[in-house]
Amino acid sequence: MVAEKSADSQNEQPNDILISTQSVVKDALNRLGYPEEAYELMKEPVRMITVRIPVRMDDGNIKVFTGYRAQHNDAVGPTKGGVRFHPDVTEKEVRALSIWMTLKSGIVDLPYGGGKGGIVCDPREMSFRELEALSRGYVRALSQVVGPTKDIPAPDVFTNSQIMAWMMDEYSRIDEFNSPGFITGKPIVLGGSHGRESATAKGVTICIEEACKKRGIDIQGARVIVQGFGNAGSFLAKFMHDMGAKVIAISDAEGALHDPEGLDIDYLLDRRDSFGTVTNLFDDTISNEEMLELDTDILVPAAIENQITKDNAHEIKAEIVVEAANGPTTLEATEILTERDILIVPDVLASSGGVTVSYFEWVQNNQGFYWKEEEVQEKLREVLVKSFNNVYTTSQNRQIDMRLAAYMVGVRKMTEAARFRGWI
Ligand SMILES: NC(=O)C1=CN([C@@H]2O[C@H](COP(=O)(O)OP(=O)(O)OC[C@H]3O[C@@H](n4cnc5c(N)ncnc54)[C@H](O)[C@@H]3O)[C@@H](O)[C@H]2O)C=CC1
Ligand SMILES: O=C(O)CCC(=O)C(=O)O
Repeated sequence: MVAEKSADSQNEQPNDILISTQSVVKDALNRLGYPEEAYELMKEPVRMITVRIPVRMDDGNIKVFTGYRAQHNDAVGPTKGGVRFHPDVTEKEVRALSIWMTLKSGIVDLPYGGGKGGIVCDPREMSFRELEALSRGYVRALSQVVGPTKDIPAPDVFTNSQIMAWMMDEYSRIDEFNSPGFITGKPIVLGGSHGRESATAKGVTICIEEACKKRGIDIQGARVIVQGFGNAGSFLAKFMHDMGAKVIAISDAEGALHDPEGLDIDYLLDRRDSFGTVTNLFDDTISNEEMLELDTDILVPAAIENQITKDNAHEIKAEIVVEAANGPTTLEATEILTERDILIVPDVLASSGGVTVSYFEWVQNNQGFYWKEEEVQEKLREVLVKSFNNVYTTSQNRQIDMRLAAYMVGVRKMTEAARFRGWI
């Protein structure tokens, strides 16, 4: 008799991020000696919500958008994670992204579980008014299940502080209470934190510094490639440039720019649009695929998933790959890069600066007392240096790659919390 496929494997794709996340979670829990029940609880979000959001478009027609919110696990505390607006958003992707948020909060030791949301839309083709209506509609549709002590959204791909402001305003109206702690990544005047906008890139920078120390690379003069020139990628390119590194290539969804002598990052920052696109202003571009294979010391994927796969992993020349994006390297590629002695600093560690400063923002909102930029930066550095070294030491002691080590560190807090609650 032929065995029936499981619900998961029916939809399995070669680079399926949910399946690969589940397999590393399972491995991590096994190595820590947790029972099968822990995996059963961890492998999927405890709550997955699909909403339909009608929006009157500028041409007078109504368009109905699909949105998702995954609440992975609330054993530790409220769920937390960004909302992305992108045409390729899928339910499965949001489920995987919510698991990664639980791992990130575990790694940097925040009192949260993971959450993630997304709306299938292309904000690059929508007006300001349409985007506002969509953002408010998403909050109305979810208002019963989100909130400052339940599930706290934040920015992600193609969402920003303006969208967070509309969402916060909508939630506050429904709640009849000014609720800045409902969402993070807000403008400073609405209770946003200093340092949140650049926090993801700052966390990545700290991870690069620590990884360079381990590999004996001097950042001064080191060659860096950054894929993606949005929130994470553009600040990162700027920080690397200001530290004396040579940013030899950057890219966006349209293509890539390359100059072996180093790009003029300040000029590119000045010219990019609000969606992180700048390469369309130049004739002399290369493709994202070509860029990833260029000779470099440090490669930072800071755009989307599945960029380094088994098909190009053998061609990657970097000595260190630091994942600012969520899920840019497949598991097969992770194995190939590790065999080639390329150090991969995984997404769940490298990109955790964003949620760390989001937590600081939420703490400031709850206490109603706000910190100076230096205080935020100091606390962020302390958290990231400690977390990097915790994961690195685990990987060295157990002779495993940093992704599996990060998962081992990340799953522990949620699993212990679920045990104390009597859930497993
Ligand atoms: N914004 C944040 O606080 C955090 C973001 N991340 C992750 O970082 C990555 C980037 O997010 P953000 O910078 O916030 O988004 P963003 O919307 O600000 O920028 C996205 C960038 O990626 C580029 N891009 C889009 N599709 C692409 C493609 N097919 N090929 C190459 N480039 C492409 C865009 O042109 C843009 O430059 C995502 O994986 C996100 O989940 C992770 C942690 C926190
Ligand atoms: O700032 C946050 O709460 C979450 C950021 C996020 O979505 C991520 O780290 O992927």
